Amino acid sequence: MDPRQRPYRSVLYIPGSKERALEKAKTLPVDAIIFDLEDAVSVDEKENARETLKAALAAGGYGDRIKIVRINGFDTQWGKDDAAAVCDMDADVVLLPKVGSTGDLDALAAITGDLPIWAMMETPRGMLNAPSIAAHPLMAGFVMGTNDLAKELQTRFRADRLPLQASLGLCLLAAKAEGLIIVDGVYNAFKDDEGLRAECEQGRDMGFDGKTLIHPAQVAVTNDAFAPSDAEIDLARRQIVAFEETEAAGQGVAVVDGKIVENLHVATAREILAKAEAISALQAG
Ligand SMILES: CC(C)(COP(=O)(O)OP(=O)(O)OC[C@H]1O[C@@H](n2cnc3c(N)ncnc32)[C@H](O)[C@@H]1OP(=O)(O)O)[C@@H](O)C(=O)NCCC(=O)NCCSC(=O)C[C@H](O)C(=O)O
Ligand SMILES: [Mg+2]
Repeated sequence: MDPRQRPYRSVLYIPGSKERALEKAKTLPVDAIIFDLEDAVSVDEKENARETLKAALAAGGYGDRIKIVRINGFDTQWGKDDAAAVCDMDADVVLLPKVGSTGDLDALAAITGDLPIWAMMETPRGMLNAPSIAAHPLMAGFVMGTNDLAKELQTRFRADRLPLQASLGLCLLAAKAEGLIIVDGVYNAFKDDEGLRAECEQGRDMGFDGKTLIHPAQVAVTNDAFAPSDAEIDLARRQIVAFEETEAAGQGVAVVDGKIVENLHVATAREILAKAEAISALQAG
């Protein structure tokens, strides 16, 4: 499947040190996994986590899920060894935390070669440099690091995430301009389904492809929120039919449910149907 077309509704972090969670992930209906060597792994476990993760990926069993390895930053003692280790792992993507500029990406690529890179977007400098980071030749995806971002910006938690809107918007603009995947930050209260759903819906409406997760209990709500609903699929089909009929009659504008449908709306309708089909294919596969 074309990496741009496949779903990224649910992207689950798993601490690279936790064998039980590494095993559990093989049974979870997530679209992608971030195998974490950074913040989810304690200082004492850093070296072991690298080996545990390498063995888990070599053993396989993750199916169609995209395998993303988050390394430690190059300003830590583990970063360079992590990057070298990823080259020997069965990973689809390497994820660099706290990316501030394209120089960070060049330093990583000097070790990981052609492996696609995703960037954690979670620092003020990263926000200001989002367009050039997005345009890096190996850049394939943005992950919002909303915890680090809130810390750096000294914002307070608000359910509407108003203090983060400028940053989220900047990264969305940069990612969309370059055709990247972009997934939203985590929702820390992993037992609060209602709050998670509200934040997923906000992220989906803003244009995120999906959301990063910290616990299996968050998967179902997220997959549902980022998939086209039955009503959206039905409307998309009716818009396409109506527009084709209008076009055949020599007109450029159809009307469905009292709203105009032009060729740009039809393009969106086709994207909705393609996304629904890609989700079905993933679930069947
Ligand atoms: C939050 C947790 C510490 C809770 O762990 P635990 O107490 O073990 O939860 P449960 O007992 O409810 O677990 C039930 C079963 O599910 C498995 N499990 C738990 N979490 C995961 C997971 N993330 N992936 C896969 N499987 C998981 C348990 O092993 C149990 O399995 P079983 O016993 O076989 O039934 C824990 O969930 C956790 O550590 N989560 C990940 C935290 C994390 O990754 N943090 C770093 C990423 S967030 C971040 O850094 C964002 C960004 O950088 C930013 O700045 O915002
Ligand atoms: Mg972070």
